[in-house]
Parts: sequence; structure tokens; C-alpha cells
Amino acid sequence: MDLSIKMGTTWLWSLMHSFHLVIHVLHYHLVMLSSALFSLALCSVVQAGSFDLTTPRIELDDRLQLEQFLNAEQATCPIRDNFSIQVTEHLHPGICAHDNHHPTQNTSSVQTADPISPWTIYPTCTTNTTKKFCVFTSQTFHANRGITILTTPSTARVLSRLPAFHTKTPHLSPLSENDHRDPPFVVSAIPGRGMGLIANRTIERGDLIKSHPAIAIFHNDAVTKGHALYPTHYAPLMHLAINQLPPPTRSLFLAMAAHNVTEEPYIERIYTNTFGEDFNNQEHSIVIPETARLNHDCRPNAMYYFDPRTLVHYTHAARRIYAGEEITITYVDPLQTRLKRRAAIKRSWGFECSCSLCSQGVQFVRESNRRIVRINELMKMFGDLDLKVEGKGKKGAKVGGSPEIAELLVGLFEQERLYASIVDAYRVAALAYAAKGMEWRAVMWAMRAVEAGLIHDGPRGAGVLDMKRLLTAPREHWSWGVKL
Ligand SMILES: C[S@@+](CC[C@H](N)C(=O)[O-])C[C@H]1O[C@@H](n2cnc3c(N)ncnc32)[C@H](O)[C@@H]1O
Repeated sequence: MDLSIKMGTTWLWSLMHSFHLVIHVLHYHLVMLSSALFSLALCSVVQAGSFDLTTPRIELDDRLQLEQFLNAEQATCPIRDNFSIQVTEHLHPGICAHDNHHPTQNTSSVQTADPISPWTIYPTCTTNTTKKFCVFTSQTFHANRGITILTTPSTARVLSRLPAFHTKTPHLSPLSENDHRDPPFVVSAIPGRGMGLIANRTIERGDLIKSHPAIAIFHNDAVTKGHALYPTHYAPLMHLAINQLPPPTRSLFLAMAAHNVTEEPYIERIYTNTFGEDFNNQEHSIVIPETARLNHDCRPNAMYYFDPRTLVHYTHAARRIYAGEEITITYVDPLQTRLKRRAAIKRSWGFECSCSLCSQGVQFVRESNRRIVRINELMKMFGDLDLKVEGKGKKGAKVGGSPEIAELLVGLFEQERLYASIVDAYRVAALAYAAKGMEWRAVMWAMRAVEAGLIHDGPRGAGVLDMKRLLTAPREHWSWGVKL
């Protein structure tokens, strides 16, 4: 209702309004009373051990399979030093002991409660497998968005200590979360591609497009189709992991696309939509449903990175994106020739890539392939860039290629429209000039590398930090005057 109309009301209107208010208050109290009675009745059922309110529903099939492999003695609630809160029976995971909601059944002995353990549901584990996997869930993560993690207990322990679980409302920082009230895109159906994101205004290179915390993390060994123990052992755990998420978050998971509907629906959603990430030096797949709406292009206009400390996934514009353009990321290594890119996409996502690069005329495809082969050859001269950071690169450090080769690389990246990954070319240029002792050229390329690295790896990326050191004190940098 418009404010000016509200202010012009008569006394009769006020009387009616007060009457309405009294009815409202009475109604409110009645509802509260009946819900209290209802809760009381349910609590007694829970305490009788016949129904666990805290447990998400598990389908009957899952329960039967879970029963086959759950070992009553093994489920643990990870704690900081003493990793053993024992529960006897574990078909219905309860709430961790430190939480407000203590399990009403099944607890035999609680040795130590960890005040920092973030899990709000008792972990459920496989026990008759050589490698033990458990489901760790926090339903309160990121303002009740929740997160569920299927991994080994040791990795969960590492994860549980991350700032993601111990920093208050990290998502409220203006740079860490997209302004969801006015996103620079609309989600829309795109012919032949399902849903996708369309820019609704000009987005400049470096602008934040979206950022979201992960809702699920899966150890790759537990979700790999070829794995001997999948699906009998791991599929039920995977179902449980998703079912333990708060309902709105679970719906986000189920709303994601699945490209092969004949597959098991949960696993198919994981295969179609996850991003790869290492935790505790082990490969995992992470789920960020909102970002998984982005379609593929071999020359994308957006780039993403994941912050492993906060578990937030960021997507920025890699070049200027005009209103009406689709926002895209790349699903595969863009430094592969057309044949390899298309094969990888077909194999993992089931579609024929028809992006602008893949559908160019034969002559243009041939030239693009030639450039890609050349880029790979020249990059090899500079060695593994991941190792070229302070500390790792210091001993017997070597840059590998000359400034001329590095500048050629920059040109090839530009010709190939590899704006999302051009950071590598900038970095080798900065290092090559530093190795030659050419301070100002080194600083110029280092500045470009930092700007591009912020989009590609985020402010804590090792490459970004290394380039920052180079541009602030070039002569003290590990690459200064080293062998080419
Ligand atoms: C991660 S999802 C992307 C979002 C999806 N389009 C949706 O509706 O939620 C991946 C799936 O989107 C479709 N897709 C993505 N990029 C595509 C492209 N360039 N051409 C055709 N289909 C594409 C494929 O079906 C693929 O399996």
C-alpha cells in the first residue's frame, strides 16, 4: 500500500485496524499454543526413539543398502585432538555432541566434545571398505545454506578447521558475495543449451558476476563410476549427503541439469555440474548450483576461481561483456586443439561443441590449432609455472625462455582470444624480463599478471602473490638475474 494513502486514514479506519490487530494477536497465540502442543507430542515420540526429527528422510532403498555396511561402532564426530565420539547405532545420524541438539538415542559414550567441530549431524561412514569415507554435514554453514561433504575423516578434519567454518558471516563482506538483489544477468532458456546466463548490462573485465559458497564436496574416489565399490557402497552415502542438506539447498541441487537422464539422478547431477578441487592433496568435486548454470564456450568471457579457505566460488568477467551476450566459462583446457576439446566435451557433458571457435571455417580452425600447438611448445620452455613462485623457484632457479619468446606468447594468447587464461603469458613475460635484469619491463608485465591473476586465481593465488613481490621489489625477487 502506498504510504500517502496510509497516512490519510480516518478514525473509523483506525478502529477497524485495531479490531483487526486484536484478532491477529489472538490468532497468533492460538497458533503458537497449538504448535507448542504439537512439538511436545513429537518430542515424546523422538525420545521414545521411534522417530528422529533431526534426520532428513532417507529413501527405503538407501536405508537397506546403508544397513549392509554401516558399522555401529565406527561413526565418529570429528574433533580437534581426540577424534572419537562413539555412537552405537547409526542408521539415523544424530546431531554432534557439542551442538545444542543432543542426539536423543543411540549414543553410547561421548568422550570429548569439540567446541569447534562444525558438523551439525553425526557423520555416517562406510566401514567395510579399505578406505573409510564419511558424510560430514553442517546445516548451518553460511547462514543456514548448509554444506555436505563426503570424504575421508582426515580430510574432513582439515576442512573443519578452515576459516569458512569459523569466521562470522564471511558472506556479508561486500566483495565476497554477489549482490543478489541486482545481478548483472538473467537466467534464461537458451536454444539447444538448456538454461544459461545472459548479461543484462555491460559488464567490464574484472567485474564480479557471482559468488557462492559450495553446497557439497565429494571425494572423487567415492563418486567415480569406474570404482569397484560404487554404487553399492558409495551411492547410498552420496544420497544421504544430499538429503542431509537443508530443503531449499537440496532443491538447488536437484534443480541442476543432468545431461544423461538414464543415469542415476544424483550421480548424474554431480558429473554434469561439479568443479574439481584438491583438499588435503586429494581430488574432490565441488557443487555450486548457481554457478553450474553457466554454459561452455572454448573462448569464454568469464573466469572462475575457488577460495579453498572460505569455500566460496567466484566468477568474474574475463573481458567486456555486452548486454544480451551469454556469459560463459570453459569446461575444458582451452589450450587443446579443436578435436581434443570436442572429444572431451562430448565424453563428459554429452554435447557437440558448437561455440564460435569450434564452428569456424576449416582454414580458421587450422590456424587456431597451429597457434595452440605453438603456445604449448613455447610454454614448455618456461617449465611448470606453479613451481615458479618464491621458495619453490629459488634454488637453482631458471626462467627458461627469453623476453622475445614471452612477448610472442602474449601475442598468440591475444590472437587466440584466451583472455581468461592470458595470465600465464603475462607471468612468463615478467619473469623473462626480470631474469634479464630489465626492471621496468618486468614491473609492467608483473602488473598485468596481477590484474589477470585476480580474475583467474583470486587475491591469494600463489602466482598473484609472486607477481606482487616482483613489482614491489624487482631486484629482490627470486627471478632477478637468474639464468634464462
Ligand atoms: C553445467 S550444465 C550448464 C547449465 C545447463 N545448461 C542448465 O540448464 O542448467 C552443463 C550442461 O549444459 C549444456 N551445455 C553447456 N554448454 C553448452 C554448449 N556450449 N552447447 C550445448 N549445450 C551446452 C549441456 O547439456 C551440458 O551437459
